[in-house]
Amino acid sequence: MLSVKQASVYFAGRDGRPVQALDRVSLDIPDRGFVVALGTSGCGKSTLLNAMAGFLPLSEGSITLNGRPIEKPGADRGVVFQKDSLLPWKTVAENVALGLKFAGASRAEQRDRALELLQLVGLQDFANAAPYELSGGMRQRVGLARALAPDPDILLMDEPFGALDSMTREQMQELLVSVWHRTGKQVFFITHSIEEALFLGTQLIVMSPRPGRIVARFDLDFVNTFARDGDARAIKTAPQFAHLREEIRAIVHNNEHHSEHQEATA
Ligand SMILES: Nc1ncnc2c1ncn2[C@@H]1O[C@H](COP(=O)(O)OP(=O)(O)OP(=O)(O)O)[C@@H](O)[C@H]1O
Repeated sequence: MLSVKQASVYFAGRDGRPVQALDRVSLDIPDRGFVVALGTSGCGKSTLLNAMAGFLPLSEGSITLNGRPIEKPGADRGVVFQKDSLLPWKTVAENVALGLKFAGASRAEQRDRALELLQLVGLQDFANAAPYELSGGMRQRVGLARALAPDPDILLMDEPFGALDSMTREQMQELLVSVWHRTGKQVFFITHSIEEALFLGTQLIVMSPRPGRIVARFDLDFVNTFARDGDARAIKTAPQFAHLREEIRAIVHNNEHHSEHQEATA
């Protein structure tokens, strides 16, 4: 379980005044939980993820993973960004094994684990390929395999499918659900897409900016239905899905206007 308690983050703004990127955010990600964060630009989603990853310190509050405070990056958290950071001079398998190499695994261990994970993400035939030979979706699969290599407790994913075309994006969502279901990892996932958020999350949080806060929370079950039945179309076209999509769209837009108004009158 990852637990965020009353987390606040301030940055120094350009005019010297502090910018509050996160305002007393509290959130629990239970074991096997898939929590999706949604919200307009600047509402603190990436700040929250970076604090969970241990890349930046909180100004106030705490984050613990299985009871241990998060103070720096660690192998118990795997991170995937929108822009993959594959090393172009290494093969796909070597890229997947990078974290294991740093952790001191033998060459044979690195290779075996990389092949096992490439199988999990459907890239078993590309172990010896170079990153430039892969499509955008395939590169994100390599990034996912690499994040899973040290067997982390949680995956932290910052808009991982944001740059993909819609067809590839849907395939990647389905792949991620199957990986989540098979590995039982906790996931924290950021997106701008309401449909993606609804489809993937067991819990959805909606954030609003200036300062970054959680303004709504939903418990969801579409992802479990998909993991069981495998019919994404049926889920996304169901009336219940459309109804929630509109409800959440209204919340996101209301908060967008609210913060624009605040800025205009600040
Ligand atoms: N290093 C920094 N220095 C100063 N301000 C920052 C810094 N990082 C983020 N901010 C500010 O904190 C706020 C939250 O930013 P953050 O990137 O977390 O939002 P976001 O919801 O992830 O946005 P996006 O969807 O555009 O990625 C913004 O107002 C941003 O300008």
